[in-house]
Amino acid sequence: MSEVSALAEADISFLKPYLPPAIGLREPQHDRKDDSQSAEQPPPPTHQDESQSAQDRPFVTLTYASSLDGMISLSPGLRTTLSGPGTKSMTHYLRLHHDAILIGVGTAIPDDPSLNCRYPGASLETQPRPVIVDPQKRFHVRGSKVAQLAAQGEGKVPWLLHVGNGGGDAGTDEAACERIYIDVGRDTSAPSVIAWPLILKALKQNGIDSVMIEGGATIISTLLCMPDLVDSVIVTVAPTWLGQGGVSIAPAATVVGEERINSATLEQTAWRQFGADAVLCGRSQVAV
Ligand SMILES: NC(=O)C1=CN([C@@H]2O[C@H](COP(=O)(O)OP(=O)(O)OC[C@H]3O[C@@H](n4cnc5c(N)ncnc54)[C@H](O)[C@@H]3O)[C@@H](O)[C@H]2O)C=CC1
Ligand SMILES: Nc1nc(O)c(N)c(N[C@@H]2O[C@H](COP(=O)(O)O)[C@@H](O)[C@H]2O)n1
Repeated sequence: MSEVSALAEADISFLKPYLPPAIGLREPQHDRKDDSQSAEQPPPPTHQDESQSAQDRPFVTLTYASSLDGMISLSPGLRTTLSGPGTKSMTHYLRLHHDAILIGVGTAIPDDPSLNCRYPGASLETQPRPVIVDPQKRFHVRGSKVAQLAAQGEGKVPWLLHVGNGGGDAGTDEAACERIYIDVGRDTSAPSVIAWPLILKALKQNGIDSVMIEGGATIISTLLCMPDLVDSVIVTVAPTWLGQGGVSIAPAATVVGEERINSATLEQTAWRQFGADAVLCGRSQVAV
């Protein structure tokens, strides 16, 4: 039996205002659960404004699972399960509604994730594109789970984002992935860092209209400080503490003048319980 089950109508209604605008097009209608629970709906947050479609980037959802002490894994590189069955199903529902799932190579190497959508009714056509930010080609895609699933027709072929112009070696992994090279220019003090607007622009140019960014800590913490690049934030909070030494989500400190201020804040928030976990949805508050 699949570990992922269809969400109840009330859960779907809760998530809907935070999903990319194409919501509805991929909904498998046949296997939603009935829901007798009369969920109190939060006021629907306003959708991203119309000008979004003219933007140079996809709709961006940040999503991850956290412990009560703000940790996402027990120690660096240790795959840690935080989501329970309900929030796991929710994550797969979110995957169903995005064109791509993006993670960093710091997650891809230790987690060897599947990065496909196992929601009931998902087809190859509706699978999200797995995208791994791997500036210096550290990820060995051949033999990885994501490549195996693509070969079996249970997921799409992953895209690897690298720094450079694509010249040079054609490796042995070529059939298992597609590589997208992003030129960061020579005049940079951090030649392996790709500016996020460039990453998102590259995705958009390759036909991605919505991307679900799942981690890890470096990527989520960085993007929380770039609210104008983020449309929705969906956080699973598991009722557990991972303890010191874990990997935490911690955006860089923000100092204005000599004063410390909050680094990132959500607005238009809504909470709902999925099994033992709580789910927080919100929109990044852009400073005015
Ligand atoms: N609980 C959860 O929801 C999740 C937990 N995790 C955990 O997070 C941990 C991994 O976190 P991190 O080590 O921070 O890895 P990460 O997945 O954030 O990857 C960081 C790496 O990605 C590349 N990268 C990121 N931004 C880049 C940019 N702008 N330009 C170029 N390259 C860039 C760099 O090589 C960087 O070292 C793992 O333990 C994993 O299990 C990961 C995802 C979700
Ligand atoms: N939502 C969520 N809850 C957890 O407890 C997690 N550990 C993660 N991790 C992320 O999901 C990826 C694994 O995906 P597959 O199940 O292998 O498809 C992992 O790489 C993290 O990005 N997420």
